[in-house]
Amino acid sequence: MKFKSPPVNSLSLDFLTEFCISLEKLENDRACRGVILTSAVPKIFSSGLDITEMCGKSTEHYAEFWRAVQEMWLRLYSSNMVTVAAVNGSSPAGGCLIALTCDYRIMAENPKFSIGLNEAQLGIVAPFWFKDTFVNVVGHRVAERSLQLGSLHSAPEAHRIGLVDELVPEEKLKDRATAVMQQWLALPDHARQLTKTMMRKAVLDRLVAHREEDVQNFISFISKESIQKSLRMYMEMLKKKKS
Ligand SMILES: CC/C=C\C/C=C\C/C=C\CC/C=C/CC(=O)SCCNC(=O)CCNC(=O)[C@H](O)C(C)(C)COP(=O)(O)OP(=O)(O)OC[C@H]1O[C@@H](n2cnc3c(N)ncnc32)[C@H](O)[C@@H]1OP(=O)(O)O
Repeated sequence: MKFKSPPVNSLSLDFLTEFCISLEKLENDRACRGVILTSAVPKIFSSGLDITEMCGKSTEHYAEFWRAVQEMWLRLYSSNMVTVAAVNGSSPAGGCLIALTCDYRIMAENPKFSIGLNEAQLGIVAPFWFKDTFVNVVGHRVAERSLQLGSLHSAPEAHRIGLVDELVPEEKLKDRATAVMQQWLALPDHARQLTKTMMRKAVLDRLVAHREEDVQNFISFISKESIQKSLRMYMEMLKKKKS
């Protein structure tokens, strides 16, 4: 599955809706046992959640948007398919979450590409299920430091801390992702799927049990004037960076 939402593959409500529909189609296709996620946009895997969806909108919109973010994560983290992220560009915040949610991550070894949960840098907080997914990949200590600092890690650093499983030259990313997929698909599906469920169930169940509470937390947090101001300033900073 190739993300193609220029300029930076931001995770808008439309993007998330289409992503879930595509994933569901593949999930229901008995001939499809695995999916490789990558980007058709040069140098960017995904810029994370679309900040404009979280700025100056109604409470109803925030609820709809957040439910779509939850849905994307629940579907991908619980997928029966083998999921491989071929990270061919930068991947902050929600983009990093997508990669973390897969079974295996391969990143292009370009030191200019960065990845991480940088929410703290925007003055916002990664929700508990972003944090849980991160902890399950890199461990508690690395996750705690990285989350508090809102670190964006260069590709070599991301590999060193275990955020990505391997680095390959950009031109070899597709072939390597295909080889990894074949390796994972060589196992019987039922054994792999049951093992995946066993490893992820507690974290999935936690969001399922607190889904509506999480939506309300998001709304009250994002609606605060101080948070709205931080997001506006961050967007302005992104725009100024260009000029
Ligand atoms: C106690 C707490 C209790 C409860 C908490 C409850 C809930 C939690 C609450 C909130 C959590 C919300 C979680 C959010 C997670 C996220 O994903 S936030 C998004 C974070 N993303 C980023 O920080 C990335 C920002 N972008 C960049 O760094 C760069 O754009 C990037 C490196 C991706 C690409 O750089 P470059 O190629 O130079 O492109 P530009 O910077 O020029 O960007 C091109 C245009 O795209 C616009 N843009 C970039 N990123 C976004 C984005 N994420 N959303 C919307 N728009 C984006 C950028 O402004 C440019 O627009 P322009 O062309 O100027 O119009």
